[in-house]
Amino acid sequence: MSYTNKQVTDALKLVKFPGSDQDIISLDMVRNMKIEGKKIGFDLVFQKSDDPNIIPLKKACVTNILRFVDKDAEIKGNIKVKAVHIVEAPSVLPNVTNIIAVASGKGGVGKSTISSNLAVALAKAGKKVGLIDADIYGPSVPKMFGSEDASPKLIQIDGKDRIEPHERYGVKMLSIGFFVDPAQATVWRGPMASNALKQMIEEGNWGELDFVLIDLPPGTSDIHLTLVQTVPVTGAIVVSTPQDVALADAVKGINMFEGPGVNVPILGLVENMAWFTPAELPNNKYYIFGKDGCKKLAEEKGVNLLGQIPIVQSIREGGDNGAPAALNEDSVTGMAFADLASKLMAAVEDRNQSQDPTKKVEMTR
Ligand SMILES: Nc1ncnc2c1ncn2[C@@H]1O[C@H](COP(=O)(O)OP(=O)(O)OP(=O)(O)O)[C@@H](O)[C@H]1O
Repeated sequence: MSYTNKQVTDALKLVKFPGSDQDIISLDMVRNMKIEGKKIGFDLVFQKSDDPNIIPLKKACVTNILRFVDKDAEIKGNIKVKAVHIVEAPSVLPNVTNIIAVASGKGGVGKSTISSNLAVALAKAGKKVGLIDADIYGPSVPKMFGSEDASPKLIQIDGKDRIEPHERYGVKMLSIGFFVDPAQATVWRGPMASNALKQMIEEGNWGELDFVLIDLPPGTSDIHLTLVQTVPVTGAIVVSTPQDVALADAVKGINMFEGPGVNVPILGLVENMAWFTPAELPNNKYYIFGKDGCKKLAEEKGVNLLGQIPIVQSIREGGDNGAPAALNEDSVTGMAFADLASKLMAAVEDRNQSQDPTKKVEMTR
């Protein structure tokens, strides 16, 4: 026999936060509850790691569970205290209006292709745009912009070293690929990769920008955490193919951004490789990776579908030749990226009007 979630929640509802008439359940301090047989465990989340109420509240939780659920319940040692310390006052990128994370659950779904083309399409729409390639496992932005040989200069501003971003097609960019041999990038794990991202953000001479897009590695990693701890991210875009295995990973990405302690709004999903139309059969659509997978996921999760981009030879060629397809505004693909950019701008505007600015997050345990 196992206790129910309700039994435990009811017992914890009787624990009031000192000095307040609210209980720890209403204050959303109890998370990740796990009940297995007699074993009960959960996270008790505080705003600060030095909150003086940590010990008394932990004790009160144990007492109430033993008293109101079962005196034999195994609760001692199973409450994990966590602290979410939200730091105000963003001091980096003060002149950048919107910081957009571009993420994907699975690798190879076209995240860098979408980031590069979106950056170009936003620039074509008259916006000041920056692009940071933080994809440590495959920094492909330099190749997609034909800028593999660029080596951004170090300049001094007010006595501080600054990295001058490389500029191409109206987009200012920095990539991990500018600083390491792409063939060796995979050895840049953990702290080194996180430091590289921090440096590109904090030391880049970005100036005034309407948007900076940050092309993240696939999956969820320390780099994602570094990002939300370094700057207040306005919102995230999740790129996926319509295939089930890719969608399952996209959900993990959505949950990470929307999760407690991160709270970065999802601006929308982009379905890439949505279908294929052969040149000789222009009216046929072949749904190679399945049909409308992202569209359905967006409906399910209540988030925007920003666009569906088909598999097009010129998109792949543009990536390989260093000239993103979005440069060609009159082509069908150019128009698709222009539409994606305008949907993104609308989603950002909507987000900025309806929600408070994101706060930079510092997580401590
Ligand atoms: N819509 C598309 N049509 C044709 N080719 C595409 C399309 N999207 C991406 N590609 C191609 O698929 C390959 C993978 O794309 P890309 O490098 O953008 O993926 P990614 O998700 O960023 O990968 P990574 O796992 O390295 O982060 C590239 O060769 C790219 O040109």
